[in-house]
Amino acid sequence: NQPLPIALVGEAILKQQADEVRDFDEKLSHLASQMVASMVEAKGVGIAAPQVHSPLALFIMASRPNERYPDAPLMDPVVVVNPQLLSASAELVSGEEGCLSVPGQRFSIWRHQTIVVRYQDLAGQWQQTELTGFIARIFQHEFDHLQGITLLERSQ
Ligand SMILES: O=C(O)C[C@@H](Cc1ccccc1)C(=O)SCC(=O)c1ccccc1
Ligand SMILES: [Zn+2]
Repeated sequence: NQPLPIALVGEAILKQQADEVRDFDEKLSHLASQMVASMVEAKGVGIAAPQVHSPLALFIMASRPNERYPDAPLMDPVVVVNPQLLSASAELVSGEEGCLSVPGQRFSIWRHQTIVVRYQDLAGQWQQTELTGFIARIFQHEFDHLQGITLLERSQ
C-alpha cells in the first residue's frame, strides 16, 4: 500500500470534527491499511484519518518501545473506528509527544493516566477496554485529532 501524503498543521482538515463511519466495507479496510503504511513509513506510533486527508472517525494506534518510552508495550497496529471516551482518571501524567503533522517538534503534554474507551473494529464489532500509560497517551492524541485538536492546542 502506497503511503499517503500527511496533512500539516494549518490545513483545514486538521481543524474539523471527523464524521462517523457507517460503512464497514472494503474501502474502509483499504484506507486502514494505507494509514498503517503511512504511519510505518513516517515512523509513528499512531495516525488519524484526517492526517491523511480523510474526514472519517478512524485512527491507528501501534505502541512500540522507543527511547522516550522504553517500557512501552510492543503491539500490532489496532484499527479504532468511531471511538468514545467513557471515563478518564483524575490522575494526569506529563509526557513528551510528537505529531506527524508538526514534523520535527516535541511537546510536553498532560494526559489522563488511565481511560476506559469504546470503539468499533473493522468488522463493526464494538470493543470496550481500559488503557493506561503510553497506549492511553496515543489513544488520547489520536482521539484529539478526530475532534480537530492538535497538541499545539494542548502544549504546556
Ligand atoms: O501525529 C500522530 O498522531 C502520530 C504521533 C502519535 C503520538 C506520538 C507520541 C505520543 C502520543 C501519540 C507520532 O507517532 S509522532 C512520532 C514520535 O514523535 C514519537 C514516537 C514514539 C514516541 C514518542 C514520539
Ligand atoms: Zn498527531
